[in-house]
Amino acid sequence: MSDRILVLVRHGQSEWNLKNLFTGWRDPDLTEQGVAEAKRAGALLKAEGLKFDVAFTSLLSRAQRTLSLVLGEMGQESVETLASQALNERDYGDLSGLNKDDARAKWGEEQVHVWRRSYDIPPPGGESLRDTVARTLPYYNQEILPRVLRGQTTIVTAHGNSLRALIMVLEKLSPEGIMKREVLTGVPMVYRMRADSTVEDRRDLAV
Ligand SMILES: O=C(O)[C@@H](CO)OP(=O)(O)O
Repeated sequence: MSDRILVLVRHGQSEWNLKNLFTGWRDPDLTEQGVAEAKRAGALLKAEGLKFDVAFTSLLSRAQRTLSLVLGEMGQESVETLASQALNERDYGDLSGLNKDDARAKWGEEQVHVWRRSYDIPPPGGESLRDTVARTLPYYNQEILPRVLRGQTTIVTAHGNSLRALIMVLEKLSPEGIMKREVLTGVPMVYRMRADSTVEDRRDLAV
């Protein structure tokens, strides 16, 4: 019986994470710390002895660069890689580029929290988590899951909210459950899947 392994990794710290700006579909690069986080993720995955058959990422630089740093660290640069907009960060709409503290001062703590973490209330002009699930889930079902179920060891490098969308589905979390779930930069989440596509277990790799 072959293993069915799916690894999810959020990109390392970006310039805009550091500056505390809403990012969404904007395309800042990794910081030096972000580069170190991505390399550390690669080292942790290498220590697990994982050998990837396929990699998925978004169209945004911070996720793509994280993937190449992870694979570089593992000596697996030539892994087949597929990039899709379906894995992009949740679109933050009119909030993109604004400072999160300035937004709290303007609209209030509560409203900003609702925009950031509610399931179905979108920020102005942007996507809710539900909207994000609606575009990531078909891609997961059509492109990612079949590879995992065929026994291909798979890595996905993406974003806080596009990964929360996948985690919600994988772990069968309720809208309340996913609200409280934060995804840390550069911490690989290793899922072992059953043949029926449910999750057998998850381990987070951290030092
Ligand atoms: O700015 C963003 O795009 C995201 C991820 O960094 O922020 P938040 O934590 O508000 O979901």
